[in-house]
Order: sequence, then structure tokens, then C-alpha cells
Amino acid sequence: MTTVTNLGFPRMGTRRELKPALEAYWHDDTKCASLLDTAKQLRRRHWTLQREAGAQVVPCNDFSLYDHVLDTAYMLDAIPERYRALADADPLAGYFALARGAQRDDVDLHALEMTKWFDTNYHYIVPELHAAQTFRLRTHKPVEEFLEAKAQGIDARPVLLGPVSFLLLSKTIDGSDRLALLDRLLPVYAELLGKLKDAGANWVQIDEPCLVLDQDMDDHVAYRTAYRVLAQIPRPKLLLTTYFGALDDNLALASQLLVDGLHVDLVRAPNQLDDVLDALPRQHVLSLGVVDGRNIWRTDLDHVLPLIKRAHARIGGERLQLAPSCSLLHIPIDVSLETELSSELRSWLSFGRQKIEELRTLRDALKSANALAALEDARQRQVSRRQSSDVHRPDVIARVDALNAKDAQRASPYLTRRDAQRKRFTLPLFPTTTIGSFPQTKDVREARAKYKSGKLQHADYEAFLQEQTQQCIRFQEEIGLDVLVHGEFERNDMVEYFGEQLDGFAFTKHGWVQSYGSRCVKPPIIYGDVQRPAPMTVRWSAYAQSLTSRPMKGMLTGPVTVLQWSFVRDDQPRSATCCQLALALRDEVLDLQAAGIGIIQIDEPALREGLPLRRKEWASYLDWAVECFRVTASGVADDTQIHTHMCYSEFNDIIEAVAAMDADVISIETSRSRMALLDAFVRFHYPNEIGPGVYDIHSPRVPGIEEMVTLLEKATAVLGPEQLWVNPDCGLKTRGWPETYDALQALVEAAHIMRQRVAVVA
Ligand SMILES: Nc1nc2c(c(=O)[nH]1)N[C@@H](CNc1ccc(C(=O)N[C@@H](CCC(=O)N[C@@H](CCC(=O)N[C@@H](CCC(=O)O)C(=O)O)C(=O)O)C(=O)O)cc1)CN2
Ligand code: MET
Ligand SMILES: [Zn+2]
Repeated sequence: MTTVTNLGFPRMGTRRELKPALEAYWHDDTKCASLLDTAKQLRRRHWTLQREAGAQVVPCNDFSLYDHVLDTAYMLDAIPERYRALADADPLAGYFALARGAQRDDVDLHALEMTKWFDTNYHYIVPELHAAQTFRLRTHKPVEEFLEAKAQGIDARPVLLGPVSFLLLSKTIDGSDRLALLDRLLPVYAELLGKLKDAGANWVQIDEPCLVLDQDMDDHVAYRTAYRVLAQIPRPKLLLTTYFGALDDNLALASQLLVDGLHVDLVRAPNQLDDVLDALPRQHVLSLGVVDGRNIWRTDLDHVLPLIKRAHARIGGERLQLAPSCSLLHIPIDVSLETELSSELRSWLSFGRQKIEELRTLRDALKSANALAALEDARQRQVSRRQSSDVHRPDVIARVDALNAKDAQRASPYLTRRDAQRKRFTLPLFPTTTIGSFPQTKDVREARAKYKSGKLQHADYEAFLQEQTQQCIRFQEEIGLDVLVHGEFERNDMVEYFGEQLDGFAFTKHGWVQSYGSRCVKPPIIYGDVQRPAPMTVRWSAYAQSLTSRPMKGMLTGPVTVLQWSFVRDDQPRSATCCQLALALRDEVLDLQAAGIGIIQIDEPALREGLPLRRKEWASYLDWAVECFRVTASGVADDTQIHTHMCYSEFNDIIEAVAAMDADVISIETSRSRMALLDAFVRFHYPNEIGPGVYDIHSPRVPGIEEMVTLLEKATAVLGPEQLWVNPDCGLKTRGWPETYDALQALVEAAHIMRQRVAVVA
């Protein structure tokens, strides 16, 4: 009979219980037992919840105290030498040191790199390997979590990150070939699988998400080798699990690997079903990802049921499993907690629990007529969404339709604008600025929490924010920054803040999704046509400008980033929604200009992560993404200076698109790479101005003046001094005031030194 399964569950808890437990332990390591106890309770609660919702197979080892890639590296003992003493003495402290670094007594360890998990807003820790890397089983976490579930009467299916994806998601520090380590890695996977079998596991979900990427011949050989070796040992059955896209040209390979079943993503890639059915070996189990693990909409069951029936007719119920498209890590847990949403909107939504319930309905619909009522209910929800006048706004559609090429084009070419702007602002060489946010201290967050819960009056909250903004501006003036910012104290998050003010958006109370470690975001939900009922940032920017005679930079989040970090409607192309956002933000840009704000920054840190996973789809994405940015930015006069900001980006592949954005100034993150990320701009002869970050804001460490001067010298060696700005890598919201004060003072001093050096040469 067809089985309802799940591939992974959020870890943080419906009330983010894991977050304070983690942060308490990081602050005070005597809280260790309490952290582990919270974690155990969460696992138990989540297994029970999934069973109650209808999952017959629930995952284990999907839980993590920080990140599952880090767990895998740690388990395999793939930890760099510098952490080893600490990890041996105190395994938990060693584990977190890899993720967060450690400074105490005689220990000073920096953290491993963190990067985006495929095209999600989740970040994983990048394992750091080298040519002489060896592996062994350092922990038995998957076995322990399997036994923990078993003790609770649950026969869970352990999740492992597969050996090939593990290597492909890692990096080597010596430039050696990651896949060359496979031979050494496989015996450890074999040992682990043997132990899982001994513990009683019948099946293991082995994730190889890299199978949806462009993979070359070497990668293919690695998959073949891996699963041939793992076929030769006594082990549980393996469900080879792929998600976030189509197998496409990797399908033949995936179906030939010596495993026992295959999971495919039919949400992102519904069209692959027939090919998958054709390729599937006769004994294989097939797991169909039919509800969207990446988004929060209820599934159109009438659309999905025929797919399932087709598979059922071909392979029968025994070999068929129904699942979310991917782990539910990327969505919140339970929509029934969102009592403040309108009941109509809520009826369109499905969070983790509801996704599993939908799978149960589908399973029931396959086998009996009893599910008719549930199907009809689901149908009504779709109809109500399709017909809602809240969703569909003819005036918005008309405005998008009326867009033309001129709307995406500044009035004059860059050099003309540059002259107009130089006349207007008379900035020195190496102008200094920051990226927008200043420390979001506990005070700021507490005041907002009190205001939102009604414990702080509106006027008092306003006065508090004004006070913060004033202090921030005084501080910037004192240390001598050239272009100021207001500090973003009024914003909870750079995306949520805008979502809260736009029509077509809804926001949740408990819809937290893990971004990295204990840090979460609450992505807004774009459910309808987007419109801006009133200016969003003008009041704070104008207030800030009124406090200083220096230029105040307006601060907006760009359309692509708002899109990328929200839950986006699935009833029209993402590009259409992005276009609506671009128009709403264009109006904001124009209102800022009208209010006298002459410099406006439009942040697009997520532009690059929105790139499709397959290269053949890049061009069409970049076309509309850049176009949307330009629609937002292009309405202004020549002497209004448009900045953009992109952090965590590798620019080599997309430099043409970045240039096509035609921002007058772009700030980027370059300090960790010691300016290496600048190479693309140099090679491309990027014509506009650039602020390469000279201060790594991800660490409390304060960079010295000379260190920043050295970075600026490097930049000046390859770009003209008149092209360069001086700024940190990103906003300062996660920093504290003391280090911010010292670091920015040093940054201004570094710019002074550069000005003198250039003047002497001239
Ligand atoms: N959307 C988004 N995605 C992003 C980024 C980003 O800035 N935004 N940056 C990159 C890195 N990701 C990050 C993600 C989250 C955080 C972060 O600091 N998150 C905060 C929550 C931020 C927030 O929304 N805060 C709200 C709510 C704060 C809160 O939890 N309030 C408590 C009470 C707090 C108190 O009394 O101290 C409550 O409501 O219970 C606010 O400031 O208003 C956290 O997890 O701690 C930082 C970086 C990539 N993706
Ligand atoms: C993740 S990019 C952040 C940009 C934003 N203006 C800030 O300074 O926080
Ligand atoms: Zn940034």
C-alpha cells in the first residue's frame, strides 16, 4: 500500500525553543545538559507531531544543533587540525567552535566558512578538507537518534547526506581534488550503514541533492563508485534522495546506481515523472515529492492526483511513497498557530504539519472514495484563492503591462550622471560610508517587542527610535564619515519590514525559518498583487536628513531580494511578482528623491542566490532580475546617486549582469577574500564606482588601520582611486557598539591615509 513519508523536519520548534537553549549554552557552558534536554524534547515532539499528521515513515538524524552538513563532517572526523584539541577535550564545544569560532583563554579559532544551501536562505558550514584527509566515525549520531526514536516506539528512517554530495559541498584548502577523497570516505559510510543495520534500521534516506546540478563525468564516476562499494556490504536499503530540481541529464545515472529506491522532486520538476517511471529499475521503490517543501501554499490536489495515479498504475502501491518535495526545514511548522491571519488566507496555507496531512489525503484518495470530502475541501480552497479580489488587482496588472524599455533606463549614461553627482555632492576621494544598519542591540529588539505586544505606546516607541537614530548620526558625524545612514533601528528585518507595509503581503507571528545556527527569519508571504499604499521609508530618511548637513543615504531592499527572501505566490511566474515589487519600490525611490534624499541604496544581496541551479537557465533569470532592479532604480534624475549592495557573492559568473544593473556605486563583501572578489570587476573593466568591503562585520574582531589600508592599496593597484569607496562588508546589525565604534574609526582613518598617499603621488 502507498506510504506517506517525510524527508526532514524543522529543528527550531514552533516557539523557537532551540534558539534560547543554544544561546544560553554559548553564553554559559554549564547550560549543556539543559540544551541537550531541549533538543531531545523537540525531537520527540516532532516525531509525534509527524505521526499524528499522518506520516507512516518519519525521518531521524534530520535534527541538528547547528547544521546537518557540519554534523556530517564532525561525525566523519573531517575536522581541521586546529579544532582537534578542543573537540577531543570537549566534543560539544569543539563542534560549535567549527561553526562559530572560539575565543577564550589561549584558544583563538576562527569559524569555518558558511554558505548558501543550494538556492535556499539556509546556510551550511562548508567542511574544510585537504589532500591527506582521513576519515573515521567520530560520533554515531544517526545510530543514536535512530535508537532514541525506537525507544519511543517509532521506527524512524535515518537521513544521511550522501558521500558524493558531502564531498561536492566541501572545499579543499590545498586546491586538491575533493573527489579523490572518496576512496577513503566510503569505508566509513559502509561502517556507519552496518551499524544502522545492526541497530535495526531497514531503510536509510541517503540525500544526494547534487544530482540536480550540472554534473560532469568525474562526478558521475564518483556516484557510480560510491554506490557500487556500498552495495557490497550488509546494510539497510537505500532511498537515493534528490530535491530542488529535475534529475534531467543525471537521470540515467541516478536510476542505474545500486540502491533500492529513488526520491524525485515533482514540484520543481513535474515533467520528469514519465522519464523517471521509464528509467526506474523493476524492484525500486519510488518516492514522489508532490507537496512543496519550499513554499507554504496548499497543494492543488486535483493537479497532483493524476501524477500519483499514473505512477500507481505503473508500479503499484507497494513500491510507491508520497513525500514532500524536500525536507520541511525551509517552512514553518504549523499554520494553525497563526490565529491573526484572516481565515480565508489561512485556509490557503500549509506549513509542515499541514503538508503531511495533504499527503495523507492524497494517499486516501488513491485507495478509496472516502477521501472525496477532503478533496472537495481542498478544491474549495483553491477556488477561493483563484477568485479572491484580495489577490487579483487589475490596476497593478495594467501598470505592469504598461512598462516599457524606457522605464528601465536612466535618463543619461553613467559618465554624465557621474559629473552631475560630483557637482552636487563634492565628496573627497575614497568617500566613506556604511551599508545601512547599526547594532540591533537587545534594547532595540526589546523595545520593538514591547511595542508590538502593546506594552509600549506608539509615541514612546517613536521617541525611542528617534533617540537611537540621533545618537547614530552624531556618532557618524563625530568620527567623520562622509555619507551617513539612519541606522535602520525601526526595522525588524530588511525584508519583513517592507513586506509589512506593502499590499499583497501577509506576515506570520510564528513563521520562523532557520537561516543559520540559532538565527531565524520570518519570511513574509506574498499572496497577491503587490502595491504600495503609502511611502515606507521616507519619514525616517527625511527625519535623519534633517539632523545633519551631510548627505543621508536612503535605504531600500531591492525587488529581487524581497522576492528571494519571501514566500512567493505560485500562481504566476516569479518574474511577474518581481516586476510588481520593482514598481512599488520605484515609487519609493522617487518619493525619497522628492523628499531631498540625493543618495539612495537599493540592496540586492540575494540577486546571485536566485540564480537557477542549472546553468542553462541563468540567462533568462538574469534578464528579468536585472530588468526589475533597473525599473526600481531608473526613475531618478541624473544627480541622484543610486547605490546597490551585494554581499556573499561570487561575481565572476555574473559580472555582466552586475554591470548591467548600472548602479552608480556598488558595495560588495571583499574583506574575507582579501579583495579576491574584486578580480571580476577588474577583468571586466567595470566602469562605475565600487566600495569593496574592508571590514569583516561577521566577526566581533576589530580590524586595524594598517590592515584596511593594505586592502585599499590592493584595490587601488587595480582600480582608479576616483572609482573607490571605503565601507564595511555589510550592515552592522549583528555587531555590538564597542567594536563598531573602534572599527569605523579605524576605517575613516584608513581612508584619510589613502587620500594623503594618492595626493603625494599626484
Ligand atoms: N530575511 C533575511 N534573510 C537573510 C538576511 C537578512 O538580514 N534577512 N541576512 C543573511 C544572513 N541571515 C541572517 C538571518 C537572521 C538574522 C537575525 O539576526 N535574526 C534574528 C531575528 C531578526 C528579527 O526578525 N527580529 C525581530 C524579532 C525579534 C525577536 O525575536 N523578538 C523576541 C523578543 C526579543 C527580545 O525581547 O529581546 C520575540 O518577539 O519573542 C525584531 O527585531 O523585531 C534572530 O534570529 O535572532 C541575521 C542574519 C541572509 N539572509
Ligand atoms: C544582507 S545585506 C544588508 C543590507 C542592509 N542595508 C543592512 O545594512 O543591514
Ligand atoms: Zn550585506
